[in-house]
Amino acid sequence: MTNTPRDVVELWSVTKVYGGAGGSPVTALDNVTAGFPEGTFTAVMGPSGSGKSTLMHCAAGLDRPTDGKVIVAGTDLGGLDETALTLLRRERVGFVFQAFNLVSALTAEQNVALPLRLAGRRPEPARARAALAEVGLAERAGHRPSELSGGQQQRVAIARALITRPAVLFADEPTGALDSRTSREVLGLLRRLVDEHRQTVVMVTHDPVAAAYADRLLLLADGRVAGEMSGDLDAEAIAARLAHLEDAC
Ligand SMILES: Nc1ncnc2c1ncn2[C@@H]1O[C@H](COP(=O)(O)OP(=O)(O)OP(=O)(O)O)[C@@H](O)[C@H]1O
Repeated sequence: MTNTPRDVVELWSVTKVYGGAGGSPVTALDNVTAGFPEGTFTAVMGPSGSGKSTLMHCAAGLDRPTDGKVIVAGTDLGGLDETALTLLRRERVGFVFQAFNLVSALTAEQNVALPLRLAGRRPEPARARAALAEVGLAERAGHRPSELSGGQQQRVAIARALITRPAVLFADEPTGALDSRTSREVLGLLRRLVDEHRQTVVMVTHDPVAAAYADRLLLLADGRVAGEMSGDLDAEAIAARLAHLEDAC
């Protein structure tokens, strides 16, 4: 019998409708059911406006669906009030964005330790330094963001996202602001976190080369799941599939 990994994030018939009262409503997600298995790397792609960011925001508890159910690490987000949802996001979910969102006045080590301080925990410099070492930046702990390259800043942001040992790491265009060599470094790091630490990663991207680092590709179109690819993902095949979807839109 094969041992199928459990889904760390589950979306059950998730629909998200924006607006309504004033303007005409927009259905950003339309009855989406998807699971993100533990220790896997999923890329989410689709034409502009297909619902990628909305899916990520609903899956991460940053936004609430209009209908359907989101379960993160076994907890149904629909049953949580705002305080409990904030706590779950802080403890169980990590975020990495295109604009690294580091605090410019703080050193790399202080940026990495920030989620622990925000959670009211005692600062643990050794833990922050270990997280920086994990992303290959042990030597840069005392540097401020302006003294680091874009790729290094993104690696600090990844270390910061992982300091709480989240069940899932969401990355929204993490290489959008990086050149191709630095992008490869950051993507290689995400890949290694999945392979060596069984980290679950969900990444929204427009770049087929970035998506090829994932184990699985979830394709969206018009707010619906339009297909999946898995196995040995190839950037050219991904680009072709995406072009086909865009033509159909
Ligand atoms: N706050 C909002 N209010 C109204 N409509 C919204 C809001 N956020 C998103 N939408 C609409 O929902 C749809 C899906 O948007 P979303 O940002 O999820 O798509 P996306 O695939 O991430 O797009 P892109 O690749 O351009 O970033 C779009 O039609 C968008 O205009």
